[in-house]
Amino acid sequence: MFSYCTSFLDLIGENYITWFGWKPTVTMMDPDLIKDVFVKLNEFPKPRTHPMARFTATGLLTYEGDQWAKHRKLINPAFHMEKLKTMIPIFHLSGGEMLQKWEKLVSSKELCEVDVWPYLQTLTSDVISRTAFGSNYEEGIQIFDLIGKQGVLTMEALQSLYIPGFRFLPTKRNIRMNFIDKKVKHSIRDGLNHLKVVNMIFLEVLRLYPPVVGLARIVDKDITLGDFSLPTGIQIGLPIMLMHYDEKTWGSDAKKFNPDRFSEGISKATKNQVIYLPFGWGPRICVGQNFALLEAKIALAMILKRFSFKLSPSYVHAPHNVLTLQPQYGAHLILNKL
Ligand code: HEM
Repeated sequence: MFSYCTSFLDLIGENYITWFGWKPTVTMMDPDLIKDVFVKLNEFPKPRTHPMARFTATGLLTYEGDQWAKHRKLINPAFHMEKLKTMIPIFHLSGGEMLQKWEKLVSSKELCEVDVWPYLQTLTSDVISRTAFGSNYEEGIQIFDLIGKQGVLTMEALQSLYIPGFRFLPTKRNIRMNFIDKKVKHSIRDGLNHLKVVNMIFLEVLRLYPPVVGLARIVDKDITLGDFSLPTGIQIGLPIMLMHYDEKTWGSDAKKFNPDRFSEGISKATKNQVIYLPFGWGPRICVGQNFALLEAKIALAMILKRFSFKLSPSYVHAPHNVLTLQPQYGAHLILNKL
């Protein structure tokens, strides 16, 4: 059932046993078993590798058992889409600061080569620190200002005599409230829900270059998964990246960049199997996935408004895994200010 291996790549498509971090590890790629692994096993090996791990020495990522369940319950509401939409001004502010720096670099010339990788990393940490700790909260955040004004008008309306249907009359206050409501909704919706193709592109990028290339679980009590009887202490490896390149699932163009495969959503592209895992799956699925995708959409929309760009000839395609998957020699673009 298991094949003992020395070569990783020979074993694509099989469940196999190997050694990882000096622990016996069963690596699984069978979608039915993987579902079971995610549901039945919650304990991670340490240390954790995650794009956000540098911000959280301890926290949800590192908790287990009851402590994890308690914190996950507490944190979930903070990541609901409605809540995330209120963070858009912060994403916007941080994106604007990044673009100002790019504009300074490009100002003297028409075309300019920039390694955007460090800027994108700073953007991520900036957004996290602003959303998590509220620094610079007051600066130029027009939407918060509008929401504040709307709050005052709402309070005024609540304090006045209630007359059924009054809110539909074109009074000065009602007109103002409707105007603000439309403006806030319009800004928040910033066309982001309609960026279907951009979404398909992000999904495809995360398939080919998942920042977390593999996940693992520890068997904390003897367990049977499918035909496997696994003893306590063994580690289960889930090679996300290999699964994302598996031709059995993705077809003969598995190695090609083809966002169209996601044109009808993830379930259609995966035929409802648990094989697309950039954000994990099951109870410990990434709590920040909507946050990350929204931030990326806003950043890209802002960049495209101010710059056109193409890949620089000096870019070397060398994705490498240093805890997370990264471009080894940076991401060099030729920027052109619009
Ligand atoms: C492209 C960006 C991101 C990727 C690819 C990613 C990927 C993942 C993956 C694969 C897991 C599951 C780990 C496992 O099952 O072992 C995870 C969990 C987690 N992610 Fe993300 N993540 C991203 C962004 C974020 C952001 C922006 C945040 C927070 C703002 C975040 C917070 C978390 C937390 C707290 C967990 C642990 C959830 C739990 O244990 O219940 N992630 N992430």
